[in-house]
Amino acid sequence: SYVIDNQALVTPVLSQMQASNIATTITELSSFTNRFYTTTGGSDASNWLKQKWAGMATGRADIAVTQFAHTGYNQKSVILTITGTDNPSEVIVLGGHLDSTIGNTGETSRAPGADDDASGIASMTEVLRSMIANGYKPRRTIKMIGYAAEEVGLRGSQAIAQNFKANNVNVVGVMQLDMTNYKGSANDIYIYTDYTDSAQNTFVGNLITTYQPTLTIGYDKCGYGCSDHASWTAQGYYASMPFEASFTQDNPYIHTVNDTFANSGGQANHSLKFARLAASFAIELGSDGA
Ligand SMILES: N[C@H](Cc1ccc(I)cc1)C(=O)NO
Ligand SMILES: [Zn+2]
Ligand SMILES: [Zn+2]
Repeated sequence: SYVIDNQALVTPVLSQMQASNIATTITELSSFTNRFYTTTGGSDASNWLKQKWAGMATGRADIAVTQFAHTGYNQKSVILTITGTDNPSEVIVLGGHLDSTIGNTGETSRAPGADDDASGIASMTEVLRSMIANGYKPRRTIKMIGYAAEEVGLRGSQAIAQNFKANNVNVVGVMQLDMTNYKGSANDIYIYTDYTDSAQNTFVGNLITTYQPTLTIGYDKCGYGCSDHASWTAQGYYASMPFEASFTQDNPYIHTVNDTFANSGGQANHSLKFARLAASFAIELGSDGA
């Protein structure tokens, strides 16, 4: 339910999360020449993330990391699963996309994609690290997904959301993290209201006011399916997308060689807000029994 009643489990995980760890992951991911869905870098980045997450999960028998192969291109999506203790059939999804682009992206094209979307992957990774450090075990299942091929039409998330629907996976909530580190606007977190679920968006706002009360909230619309949340909504699942800025003030460097960590401020303080929001979302929902 959307009742916020797991403070004892959420607060310690949030307090341990650090911007410096998010910065490290953004730097690592944006150091691949590019992460385009058809290049060597795109495949290498997928394999790198699988190994990173698997290494972090060492010793946790309830955590598995797999790759989801897509037809027509080599880049695989990465799926980390924390199997729930006593309510595992109900699933929470945190997502971000692995790929990067500068438009027509070839093998040697430089597409760092630091904000779009290394920042989202890095935010999720810090959620994982802190959950493990705190020995947090969810009752429901939590999945963290690095989608392939978002930039070319939400293709990775579309395939995964369709697969989950076809297999009747009971996903109770999805949060998309795409572009979390460029503070382009006055408010801290912008909740996007199109191609998302309004009741879940209200819950997301309440999570921010409860766990990060100093942050301010804005609302906006993309006007189209602007990231992977739209793939889940299309399948009838509840999705939300908290975003870095208002629609007209998003990171102007995206999809260029200049989407660098330095051009996002050289620190990950903005991303930390989204990482903490994602952690509170996953733990509040993940700690509910059947
Ligand atoms: N289309 C999105 C970028 C994007 C998403 C939301 C907003 I507001 C502005 C821009 C993209 O490139 N995702 O990878
Ligand atoms: Zn993009
Ligand atoms: Zn993106």
